[in-house]
Amino acid sequence: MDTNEREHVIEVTDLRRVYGGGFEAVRGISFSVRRGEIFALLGTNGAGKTSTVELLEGLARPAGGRVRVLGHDPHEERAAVRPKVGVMLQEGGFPSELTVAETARMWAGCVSGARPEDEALALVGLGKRADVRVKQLSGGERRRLDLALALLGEPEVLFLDEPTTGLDAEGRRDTWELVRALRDGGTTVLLTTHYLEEAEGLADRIAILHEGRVAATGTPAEVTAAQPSRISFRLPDGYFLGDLPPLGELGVCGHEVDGNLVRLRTRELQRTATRLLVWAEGARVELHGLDVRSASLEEAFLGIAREKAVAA
Ligand SMILES: Nc1ncnc2c1ncn2[C@@H]1O[C@H](COP(=O)(O)OP(=O)(O)OP(=O)(O)O)[C@@H](O)[C@H]1O
Repeated sequence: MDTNEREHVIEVTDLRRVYGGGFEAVRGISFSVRRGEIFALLGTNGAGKTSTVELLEGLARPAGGRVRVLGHDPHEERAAVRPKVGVMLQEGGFPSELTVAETARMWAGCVSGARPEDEALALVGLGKRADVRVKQLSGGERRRLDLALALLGEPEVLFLDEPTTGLDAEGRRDTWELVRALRDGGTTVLLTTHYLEEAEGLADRIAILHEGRVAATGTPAEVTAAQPSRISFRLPDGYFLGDLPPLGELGVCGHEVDGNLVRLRTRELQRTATRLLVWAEGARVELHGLDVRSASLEEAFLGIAREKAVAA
């Protein structure tokens, strides 16, 4: 194994997936995930997240490009990869008549070197539900059982497809804490999510997918930094946008006016805010409801979806 493979536990290069009928769901995706990193794939519905993760899990053969997990092709060299990987599919299908403990025991039978079932159940907070039949679990509890099963083999790499969908706020936070603890213990985690706050708070790096391509990637801070910050305020009656210093001088890259409400976009937040406030002070103008904020991941996400829709 060379240095690059040690560093990058998952490597995806120009990956393609085509479904029957010729629909290209994954259109040349590239990214890599380092050991001990949490990497999130974000995207609108149908962006290609699940299609990509399934290729990483070795469940299908790519139509083009290359996937390596721990240095192996997960489809062709399944036997080498599978024991080191934990998978939580978007919809786990368990026999619903079995209890939680029986399900975990059955699953552990398929995993070499499995950790004790009660330990895996305790990790996800299902220790007290061991004797309950799977069909009686809530949707959120089933997701947690899915996660417990993925953890049975003490995997080096964990694939989590929408791990917190259906969980309440507390369950979601508990899952985040568990995923962080696993990462801190050296596990590499690749997850998909619809929740931007999940990606922002949990992931070390993200890739935003759009229509089968990577539209943006980096740390959440890097992805949001590429989006303009926003300043909004109301001008007093009798004042108009033209009374401000020229917008170019303020470093403004876009603006909207709605009555006396002014919204400015800038890539130089400090410069724009400072010049605006200096002007307001000098002109003795009060900027009502002044709101100054950096872009959030949500804005970056919506911005990408909008940009691509316009470009299409
Ligand atoms: N078995 C299939 N046959 C044909 N098309 C499929 C199949 N599975 C998925 N697709 C299509 O591929 C595209 C990507 O789907 P995918 O499930 O990977 O997206 P996703 O980003 O995971 O979406 P979501 O957030 O809704 O789960 C979609 O347009 C979907 O309709």
